Amino acid sequence: MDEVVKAAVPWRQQAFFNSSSVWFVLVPLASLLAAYAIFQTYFKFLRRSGRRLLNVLEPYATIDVSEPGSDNDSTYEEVKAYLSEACLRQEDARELRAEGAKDGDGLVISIRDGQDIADKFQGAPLWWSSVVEDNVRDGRQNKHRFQRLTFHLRHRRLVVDEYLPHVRRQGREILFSNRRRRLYTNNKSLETYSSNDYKAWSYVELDHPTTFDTLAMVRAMKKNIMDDLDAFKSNKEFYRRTGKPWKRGYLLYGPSGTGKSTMVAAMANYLEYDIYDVELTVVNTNADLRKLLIETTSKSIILIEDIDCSLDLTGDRARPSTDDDDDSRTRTTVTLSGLLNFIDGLWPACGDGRIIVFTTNHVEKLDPALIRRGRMDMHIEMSYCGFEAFQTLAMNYLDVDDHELFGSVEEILKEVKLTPADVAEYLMTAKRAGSDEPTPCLEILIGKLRRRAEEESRGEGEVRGGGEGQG
Ligand SMILES: Nc1ncnc2c1ncn2[C@@H]1O[C@H](COP(=O)(O)OP(=O)(O)OP(=O)(O)O)[C@@H](O)[C@H]1O
Repeated sequence: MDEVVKAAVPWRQQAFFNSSSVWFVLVPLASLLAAYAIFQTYFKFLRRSGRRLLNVLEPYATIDVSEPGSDNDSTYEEVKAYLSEACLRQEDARELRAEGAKDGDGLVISIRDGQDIADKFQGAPLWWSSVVEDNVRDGRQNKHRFQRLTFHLRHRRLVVDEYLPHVRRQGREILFSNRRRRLYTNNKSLETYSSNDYKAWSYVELDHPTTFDTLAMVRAMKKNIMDDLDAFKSNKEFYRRTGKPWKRGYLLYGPSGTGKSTMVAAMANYLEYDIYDVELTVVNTNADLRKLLIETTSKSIILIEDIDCSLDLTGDRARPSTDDDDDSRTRTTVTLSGLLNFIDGLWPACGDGRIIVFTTNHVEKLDPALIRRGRMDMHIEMSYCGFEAFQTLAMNYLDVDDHELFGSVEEILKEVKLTPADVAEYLMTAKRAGSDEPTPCLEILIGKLRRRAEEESRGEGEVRGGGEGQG
């Protein structure tokens, strides 16, 4: 090191540079790093040119999945969803397992040149790239976007028969789970039903916040229902093996305001299913009912509320419904037998994963055939508000799971018949009249509950109902 440099360096560092042993370490280290960098570049070059060479030796093919034009083809969106999920997952894991891949095969995702993704399916390497080309159409210039899949020609059958359907299936599932749940209702018009552009269902986005956490009911019962739904959801293979349609029926019964509709929303949110709310009174024939069912999508809940009010359940079940009945439109209402066919008949033709829910306030009025096991697999009684249900409501409305006043509430709830809707309303009004603090709210609530208990003992409770709580 020359004198000028030495002068600029403090005396401690001069000693450091003067020590010859440091140079013995630094020089080989720098050489090693340089060698590593050269090796890396060389290796990348070899890999790239090796792949090009392979492509020359072994022909490859491409499939372009274009952005849809006027037609309603969803393939492009499905592929994009599949690829974006693949990129996202690549953040966490280099190697992912594809559902359709055989044992030992991984779905290896890596992003090349910014937009490209390499995939692997049953041992076959595949490459996706996102392409945008300028296009002149009808004298106008526009962009043509597509996803190009490149693969070795020998994998053509595998790609067409298995890989692409796999990509679409996965993409569809991703799109489905990303979108918000829908609440469908059946449209009225009978005359236009047969016209080609008639839509049997219209929907709104289901924005119901209820989950099983916020649903007020006995905890053991809630767990039972959740376990049943879990078993249903994960047992697709079992249903297929045993030749049973993948469906399950739930009958929810109990007085008004006990949470039957709330339970259906919790189920839909839990399973991530859409709800098809069938208004039976506007369905004119059994044939129309069948058409409605056929137009529902897989993984959905088909809900018929207040089933006792929707149908003449004393109807002639003994007389089997025939196609003549259906097609001639001589009948103006759906029959019980039509409804039984609806539940049993067409499932295999309608895709997978259906839950059918009936709700009623008068279970005793229902024809036993309608609710026998096999049709309605689980009968769930939604009942008056007990202490466990109250605890959930207190958590929902007051954000407390325990309080010294809970004992008093528990005692009164043993005496009065209040629905969760009543108690929820009382809590709301107590909150409005009191403050956000739980103690004054609970004191107000206890006052209201006591008054209600006194009314009930005088025989007035049924008349006044839960609306009293609003005052
Ligand atoms: N078990 C419950 N858990 C939480 N909230 C409930 C429950 N039951 C009722 N509620 C509250 O009361 C309202 C009315 O309940 P819901 O409509 O679900 O009762 P229902 O049994 O379906 O009544 P109906 O038989 O009249 O249709 C809900 O919007 C909800 O706020």
